[in-house]
Amino acid sequence: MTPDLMQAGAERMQRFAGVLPSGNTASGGRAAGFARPLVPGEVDVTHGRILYLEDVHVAFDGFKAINGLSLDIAPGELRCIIGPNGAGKTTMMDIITGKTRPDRGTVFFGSTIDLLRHREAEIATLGIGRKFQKPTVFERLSVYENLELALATHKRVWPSLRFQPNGEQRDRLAEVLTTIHLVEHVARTAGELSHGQKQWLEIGMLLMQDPKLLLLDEPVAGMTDEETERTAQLFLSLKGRHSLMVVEHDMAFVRAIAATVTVLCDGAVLAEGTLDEVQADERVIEVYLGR
Ligand SMILES: Nc1ncnc2c1ncn2[C@@H]1O[C@H](COP(=O)(O)OP(=O)(O)OP(=O)(O)O)[C@@H](O)[C@H]1O
Repeated sequence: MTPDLMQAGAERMQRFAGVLPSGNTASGGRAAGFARPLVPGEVDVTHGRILYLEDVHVAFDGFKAINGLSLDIAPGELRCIIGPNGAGKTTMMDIITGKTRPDRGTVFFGSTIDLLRHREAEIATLGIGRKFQKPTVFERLSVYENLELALATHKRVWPSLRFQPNGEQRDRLAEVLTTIHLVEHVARTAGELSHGQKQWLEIGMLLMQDPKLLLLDEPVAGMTDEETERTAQLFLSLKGRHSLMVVEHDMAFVRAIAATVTVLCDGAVLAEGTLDEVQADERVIEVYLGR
């Protein structure tokens, strides 16, 4: 990251210093990023940010979908993004993952990786995993085979179905199965799972690729209350080791998981803080929560 970028980010952090909750660091957030030794292949988070967006703009046929968006996420942080329909949440994720090119702005992964210089397929291999709203698991394969396939695809083994995980990879698979609460369902085909279990399996498939940053779009939509609660536990168990950006409309779920909530509106950040803080913000009530 250039000194200019660092300066701009530092200034923005200062601006939010009054509203950022202390939980931001307690969650393994900003403080955890500083002074972390850099291992080859790891993302450089020595400046305390895993993701950094500065003054990003995108227009579709003249319509400004993203309009001066600036945002940063700390290593290990779990950030919730809320906002009305059309606020630009999906477009923001499309920009981070290289699906949409901004007209201008800065998008960095860690301090050194300029995401705008990478194609979508490359970004996936850099350590950014994305989960869309609908689960896209392989229905006819077992839970185990789905996870195995995710690993094989990541390792670019071809043909993937002939891939045999080594001991370390089998351990990782077992660990992920426990994390996503599917140990007892390992031999079932994905098609037999409930909606919530399919969502967990897809998250597990992303975890097999050990992403540094996970982008999750409305992960609890369509889940039962019990599944939603278990998903909250799952996400809380992931933060610290992974950074998570979760777009969600379910406020009870947001309350359960997020230390910091960012409210997007008209393609820019309208407010940022704890859920209580943003819920008390008159502008947020007017455009989103009060309706
Ligand atoms: N490819 C596109 N072409 C034209 N307009 C687009 C395109 N993608 C998004 N938009 C518009 O940009 C705005 C932001 O859309 P986006 O899907 O990012 O919002 P969102 O916050 O994710 O909304 P929702 O909560 O409904 O999913 C919307 O007005 C949308 O119609």
